[in-house]
Amino acid sequence: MAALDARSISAWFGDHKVLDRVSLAMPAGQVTALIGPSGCGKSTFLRILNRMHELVPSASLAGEVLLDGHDLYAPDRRITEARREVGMVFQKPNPFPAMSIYDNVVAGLRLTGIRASRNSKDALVEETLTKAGLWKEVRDRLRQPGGALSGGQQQRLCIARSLAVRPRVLLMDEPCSALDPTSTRRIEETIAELAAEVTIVIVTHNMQQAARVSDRCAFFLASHGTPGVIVEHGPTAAMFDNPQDERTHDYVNGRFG
Ligand SMILES: Nc1ncnc2c1ncn2[C@@H]1O[C@H](COP(=O)(O)OP(=O)(O)OP(=O)(O)O)[C@@H](O)[C@H]1O
Repeated sequence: MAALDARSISAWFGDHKVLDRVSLAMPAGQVTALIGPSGCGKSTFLRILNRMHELVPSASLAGEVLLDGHDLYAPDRRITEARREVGMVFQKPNPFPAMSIYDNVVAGLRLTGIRASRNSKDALVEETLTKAGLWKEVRDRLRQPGGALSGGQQQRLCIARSLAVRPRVLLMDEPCSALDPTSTRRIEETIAELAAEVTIVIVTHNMQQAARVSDRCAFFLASHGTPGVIVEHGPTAAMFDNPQDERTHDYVNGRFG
């Protein structure tokens, strides 16, 4: 578990600037929610936190991301290492559909160069599926394909897969938006349990969800075609009950976005 500290992050796609000098401290062991209207740069900011932004050919950025004080973008830091330390769960569950549940969980090990014995893989599969709240449902069918699970189960499988490489931070980009309310609740419970051992940053459009799962919130806004900025950030209770900026007040009360 580690603290993430984004300092003065600006981002571009080609010459289109989409974030302007955004700074945010995301404390270790807490859940930070990124909220704000569509297109204000939340996903871009999240993807900068694990070096996925640079996968887009036209993308560039300025600023620093510190993981426990060490720059994620330092020249001697390998991209694969940064992505192992800072894991990501996406909006749409994306297990390997034909691969077994078991193999899905351990799929990241080989990609990140981690070697493990059969016994330690068995233990890891049980541990991470338990943490993701899925073990009891799948323990008797670990050899069945990941694609045979329900959407909510697939998302929990993806969480287990992310946890298997022991990230210090877990990024979640609208992880419940493709799920029904019951599955959403299960994922929210999982987030609350995981927060004890991994720092979590979650993008959500659902204000109730932000209020339920996060310790801290950051409100992003890009007004009239200008690049996204953080209008206000702080403890979630304060952001909802006593926001300092009128725009935050309007957004968390559903007045726009
Ligand atoms: N691959 C890309 N190429 C070019 N422009 C992009 C790309 N991805 C995002 N953008 C642009 O960057 C800006 C920020 O997008 P981003 O997806 O980060 O916003 P967001 O707040 O996450 O939106 P949403 O809530 O709808 O997911 C938008 O203007 C978007 O059109």
